[in-house]
Amino acid sequence: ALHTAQQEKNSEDYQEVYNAIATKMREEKDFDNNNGYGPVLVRLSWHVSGTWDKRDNSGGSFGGTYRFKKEMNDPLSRGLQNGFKFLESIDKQFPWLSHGDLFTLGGVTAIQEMQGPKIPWRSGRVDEPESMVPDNGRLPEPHYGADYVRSYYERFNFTDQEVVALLGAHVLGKAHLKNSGYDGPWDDESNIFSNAFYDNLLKLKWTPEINDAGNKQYDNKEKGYMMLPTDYALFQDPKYLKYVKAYANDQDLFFKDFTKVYTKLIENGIEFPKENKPHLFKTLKEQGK
Ligand code: HEM
Ligand SMILES: CC(=O)Cn1cnc2ccccc21
Ligand SMILES: CC(=O)Cn1cnc2ccccc21
Repeated sequence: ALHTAQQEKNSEDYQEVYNAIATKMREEKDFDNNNGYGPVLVRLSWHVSGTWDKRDNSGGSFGGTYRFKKEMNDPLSRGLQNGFKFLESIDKQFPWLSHGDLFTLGGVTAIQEMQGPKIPWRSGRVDEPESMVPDNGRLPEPHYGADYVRSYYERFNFTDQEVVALLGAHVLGKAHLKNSGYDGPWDDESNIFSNAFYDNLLKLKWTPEINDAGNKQYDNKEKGYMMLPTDYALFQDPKYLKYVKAYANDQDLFFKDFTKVYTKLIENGIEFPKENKPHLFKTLKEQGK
C-alpha cells in the first residue's frame, strides 16, 4: 500500500503540539525514578516505526496502528503503554493530529528536550483502521549478537554505520526487569541525549551476568550500568566497533548521523510530496519558556 502524507497544518500549529508535550514532560519529570517520560516517548516512536516491512510496505509509523490493542500488547513493547497514556491528553487537546504524527512527534520532542539534536520532522501521516495492524513479531529481541542485529536491520536497508548510530539512543532510560527481563539500574544522566552510550561501551569493564529473569546481560560494577547482548554486540563485532569508536570520539558526528537514520526510521514507507516541508522546532528553552 502506498502512503502519501497529507499536509494540512503549518509549522506554528505543530510547534504548539511540541510545546504541550515538552511542558507535560517538565510537569511529570519524576516519572520512573526521575527519568521522566523522555526515554519511553523515544522508545514508543521507534516501536511504532520498527514494524515496517520494506517488502510490502506494511507496518511503520503512517497508520498510527499502535493505538489498537493487538499492537499495543506486543510482548516486546511492554512498558510503552506509559508513553501512550502520557500522550492521551495531547491527543485530546489536538484532535486534528493523526496518531502516527502524534507518536513520532512525541519522540522528536523528547529527543530535543533532552538536549539531543534537532530532528526535522515531516507531518501528514493518516490513521488507518484496525484491519491494518501488523502482526506481532516484527520488533527485535535483546538476547542475541551481531549477526542477529545485522540481519534484523536488513529489513530497513540500514548499513552498519546507520545501525550503530541508531542504537546510540540506548543512552536514554533503562531496562525494567518486569518489562523485558533485563534490568538496568538508572543513572542521573540517563535523560540527557549524548554519545555516552559509545563511551561507556568502549571504556568501561563489562561482566556477563545472569540476571534475576535468567537472561545474560553485561554489567559494570563501578557505575552500575548495563548493556543488553544486542548492545554489547556493537563492541564485539569489528565492523560495528569502527563506528562505535567514531561516535565515542565525536558527538557532533553522532548527532548528525543519528538525526539522519532516526528520520529515515520514522518516515519509512511514506511518500512526502515535495511541498510537504520538514518542520524545525524550537526547544522550550530557545523560546525562553
Ligand atoms: C537491536 C535493537 C533493539 C533492541 C533489541 C532493543 C531492546 C530494548 C530493551 C529490552 C529495552 C528495555 C525495555 C524495558 O525493560 O523497559 C529497551 C529500552 C529502550 N530502547 Fe531499545 N532496543 C533496540 C533498539 C532501539 C532503538 C533503535 C531505539 C531508538 C532509536 C531504542 C530506544 C530505547 C529507549 C529510549 C529505551 C529506554 C526506555 C525506558 O527507559 O523506558 N531502542 N530497548
Ligand atoms: C547507562 C546505559 O548504558 C543504559 N543502557 C544500556 N543499554 C540500554 C538498553 C536500554 C535502555 C538503557 C540502556
Ligand atoms: C562511509 C560512512 O559511513 C561515513 N560515516 C558516516 N558516519 C560515520 C561514522 C564513523 C565512520 C564513518 C562514518
